[in-house]
Amino acid sequence: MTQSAAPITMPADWRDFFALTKPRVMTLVVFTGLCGLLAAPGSINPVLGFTAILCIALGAGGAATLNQWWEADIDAGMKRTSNRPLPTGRMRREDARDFGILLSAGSVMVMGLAIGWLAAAILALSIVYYAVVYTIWLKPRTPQNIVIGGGAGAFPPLIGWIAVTGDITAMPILLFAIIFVWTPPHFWALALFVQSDYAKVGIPMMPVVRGEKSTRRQIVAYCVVLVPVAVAPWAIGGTGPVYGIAALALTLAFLALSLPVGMRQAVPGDGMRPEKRLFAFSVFYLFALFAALVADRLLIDAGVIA
Ligand code: HEM
Ligand SMILES: CC(C)=CCC/C(C)=C/CC/C(C)=C/COP(=O)(O)OP(=O)(O)O
Repeated sequence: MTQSAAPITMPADWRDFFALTKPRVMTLVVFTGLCGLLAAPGSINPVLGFTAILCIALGAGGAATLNQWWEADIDAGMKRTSNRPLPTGRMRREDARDFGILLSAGSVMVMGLAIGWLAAAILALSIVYYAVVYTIWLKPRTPQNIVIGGGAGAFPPLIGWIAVTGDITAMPILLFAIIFVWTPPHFWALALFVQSDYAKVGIPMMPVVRGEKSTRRQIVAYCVVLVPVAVAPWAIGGTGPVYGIAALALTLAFLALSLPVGMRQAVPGDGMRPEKRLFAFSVFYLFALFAALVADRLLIDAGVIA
C-alpha cells in the first residue's frame, strides 16, 4: 500500500462520536418512539417521558455505533459509507466500541431504574437485535437479513407505549408490525440503486442475490401487505377515524409509488427515479403515519372526535 492511501486526516472530535449514532436515521426512530408514548392510553410524568425517549435515542445510537465498530472494513469498501469516522481513520476502533457499550448499557440501566424493567428489557433486546443478530449474524449471511433484522427498528414505538402503560397489548404489537412490514420496501428501494456497492463488499442484499426482478416484486408485495396492517389499529378500535383515513391514504400512496418500481426493468445510468422517489416517500410515510396516530389521540382526548 502506498503512503497516499493512509486515511488518517484529523483527530476524532464530538462530531465523529455524534456521527456514529447515525443521527439522521435515528430521528425517525426517536419520533416513532415518542409517538408510541404520546398515543398510549394514560399519561406519564413529562420528565419521565423525556427520560424514556432519551434512553431510546441513546440505546439506538449505541447500537448504531457498535454496528459501525463491527463493520468498519465493510464500510470502507462502499462509497456511501466510506466517509464514516472509522473507515476514514479519524477514530480508533476501541473508542467506538467503548462509546457504543457505554451508550447501550447506560440507556438500558437508566430506562430500568427510571421507567421500568419491561421497557428496559425490550430496549436491551432491540440493541442486541440490531448490533448482534442483524449486524453480525444475519447481514453477511442471508438476503432475508433486513426482513428478519427489521424487527430491531420496529421496537421503539412499543417501548414508548410500554413506558406509559407497563404492559403489552394489541395496539403496540400492531405499531411494531407496521414498521416491520414497512422496512423491506424502505430498504430495498435504496438497495436497488446502491446494489453494486453491496456486491463489491460481499453483502448478500436481495437485489444482489435474488436479482432485481424478484426484489421489485417483493417490494410491491410488502406494500400490499402494509395496507391492512397499517389500517388495523383503526379496524380493531384502537384509534379514531383521523388515523384510519390517514393510514389508508398514505399506504395506498406508498403502494401506488411502489408499482412503477415493481413493474420496470431499470437500465444502468437511467437515474433510478422511481426507486429514489419510493425511498424518500418511505421516510415521509412513517413520519406522517405516526404523526396521524398522535393527532388522532389528541383529537379524541379533546372531544373533537369520538
Ligand atoms: C434493517 C432495517 C433497515 C435498514 C437496513 C436500513 C437502511 C438504511 C440505509 C442504508 C439508509 C441510507 C442512509 C444512511 O445510511 O444514513 C437509510 C436511511 C434512513 N432510514 Fe433506514 N434502514 C432500516 C430501518 C429503518 C428504520 C426501522 C427506521 C426508522 C424507524 C429507518 C429510518 C431511516 C431514515 C429516517 C433514513 C433517512 C436518513 C437520511 O435522511 O439520510 N430505517 N436506512
Ligand atoms: C432502539 C434501537 C436499538 C433501535 C434500532 C434502530 C434501527 C433503526 C435499526 C434498524 C437497522 C438500521 C438502521 C440499519 C441500517 O442498516 P445498516 O446498519 O446495515 O446500514 P449501513 O449499510 O448504512 O451500515
